[in-house]
Amino acid sequence: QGPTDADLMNDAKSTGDVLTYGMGPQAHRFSTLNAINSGNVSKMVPAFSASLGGEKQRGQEAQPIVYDGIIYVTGSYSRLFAFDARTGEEKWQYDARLPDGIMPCCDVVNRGAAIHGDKIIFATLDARLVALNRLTGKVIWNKQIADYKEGYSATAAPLIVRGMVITGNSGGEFGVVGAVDARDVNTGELIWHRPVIEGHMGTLKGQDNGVTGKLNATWQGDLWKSGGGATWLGGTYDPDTNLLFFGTGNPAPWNSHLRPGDNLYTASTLAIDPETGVIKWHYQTTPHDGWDFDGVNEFIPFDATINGKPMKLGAKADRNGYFFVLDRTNGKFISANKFVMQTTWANGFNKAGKPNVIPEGRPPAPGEGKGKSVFASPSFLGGKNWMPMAYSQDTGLFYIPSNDWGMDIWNEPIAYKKGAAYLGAGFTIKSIAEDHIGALRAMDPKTGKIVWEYKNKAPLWGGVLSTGGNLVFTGTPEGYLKAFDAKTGQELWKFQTGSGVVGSPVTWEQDGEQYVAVMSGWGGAVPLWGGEVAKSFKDINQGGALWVFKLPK
Ligand SMILES: O=C(O)c1cc(C(=O)O)c2c(n1)C(=O)C(=O)c1cc(C(=O)O)[nH]c1-2
Ligand SMILES: [Ca+2]
Repeated sequence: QGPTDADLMNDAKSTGDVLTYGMGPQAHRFSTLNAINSGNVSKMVPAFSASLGGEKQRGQEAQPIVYDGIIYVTGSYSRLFAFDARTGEEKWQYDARLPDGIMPCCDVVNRGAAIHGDKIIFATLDARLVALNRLTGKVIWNKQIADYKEGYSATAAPLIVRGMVITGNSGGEFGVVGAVDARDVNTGELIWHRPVIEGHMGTLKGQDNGVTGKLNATWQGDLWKSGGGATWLGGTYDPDTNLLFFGTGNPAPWNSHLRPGDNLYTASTLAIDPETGVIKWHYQTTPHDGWDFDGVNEFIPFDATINGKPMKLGAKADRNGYFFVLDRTNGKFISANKFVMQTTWANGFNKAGKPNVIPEGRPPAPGEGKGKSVFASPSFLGGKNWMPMAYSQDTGLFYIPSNDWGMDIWNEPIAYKKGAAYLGAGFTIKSIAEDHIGALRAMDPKTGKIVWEYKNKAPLWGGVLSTGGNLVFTGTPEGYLKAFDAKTGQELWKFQTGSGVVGSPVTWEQDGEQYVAVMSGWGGAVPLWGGEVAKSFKDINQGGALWVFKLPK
């Protein structure tokens, strides 16, 4: 009858399938499989490739779901494909008919589906959630998350916890209000609605949001009403503490002089009670964000002994260039360490978890100061953007797909208008290193030190997978899926897929053999917003294909 709630919670341990975005609710992206390993990966070859067809191909950011001999992938234009996991033959395809006038900020993308019982569920760019029969592709239910005409969209893979489909929303560049929603997986009916901007009450189960004092205390006037904080990357779930962790995006507008204050809960990680939607704790990684550092990056639960004390922790490699470790039971700050070459906005974090802000690093108000623009690093595209890192239970390291780059950024006047871009800022992305933008970095969460790094000419824009075979996989815009030694970073294997790889690789076991799969198809925010920097590396062809690999028999 299909995967149960318990199967989803057990996904990290069940090697015969991939049931969740993140390969487990904690999103470690780690598989214990070791048939393919650092000793033999150099022999890995394609098993098959499957085309998404069609003329409309943009960023293929999806992570495949694998269940009962079928691989499910979403395509950039809100499409869902079911391929035979042994041959690549297409079983069915679903095309959401998107209305004219959708407003995704950063290319047409979709990061993947969720599976439960007889259903496969994904979000569409017009901010809807569609549940299909996983065997036939027929629609079971179709619900609106929010109104696309107001600037809302949806790009993240849903998360399923205890019979609830939990989603975020996109639209931070249009002054929407970020929110987390829980729906009944069987009917799509809303269970709770948790807006993540102070001032909005939402519909929670039983109680208010637990905020003390004035509801919109960190906002002035009516600004909270269009405050942004989109939860556009979805979330993770920790069965251990029974908490959902959702990152929240940039405050709106980007021009921070128009919205004095900390602007809670933007650019933060929130711990949410899955039963009620109540926010249990929050930690803001970029107070009063003025760079679109956003803060949606995934928060990954892990356990480690710190100063002789075993602790339940969580880690987040933030777009602002810092790698955070928090106590995941209460959100208490443990450490923040730089994982990129340069951060111009802050010089580390103090013991209380507040950034040592560099005042000159903030883009000035229009017409203020000496020059109108400042150089800022990381660029708004981030020390790390949406692409998920992996955590290896074997090495104890996090593998961060990061980028070293900066931007000239300036502010402009802007007024909120429903359904229109709401930035009040302009930018030019700049290189800061001769030899690379991308860098895959192995971070030791106990020391905050980078153990190894692999540098890539073009920005890295795909997810990471780590395995019990001492391997780390990630893709490159230049078209390669690559495998590295998890301990040393030595490159051991690569395969040219024909277009840029910005998807997240997965691995599973089938008929006694280990398989690795990844989507190929260049797109996402870099070709759209990267300007001259995007032109500085080789021209990359569009694509749209699933690639599946294994060892030769
Ligand atoms: O604030 C938002 O709502 C929002 C949404 C998205 C998205 O849904 O893809 C991106 C961003 N912001 C963003 O700032 C960004 O750099 C970005 C890159 C990408 C991508 O898929 O390449 N999406 C988004
Ligand atoms: Ca954003």
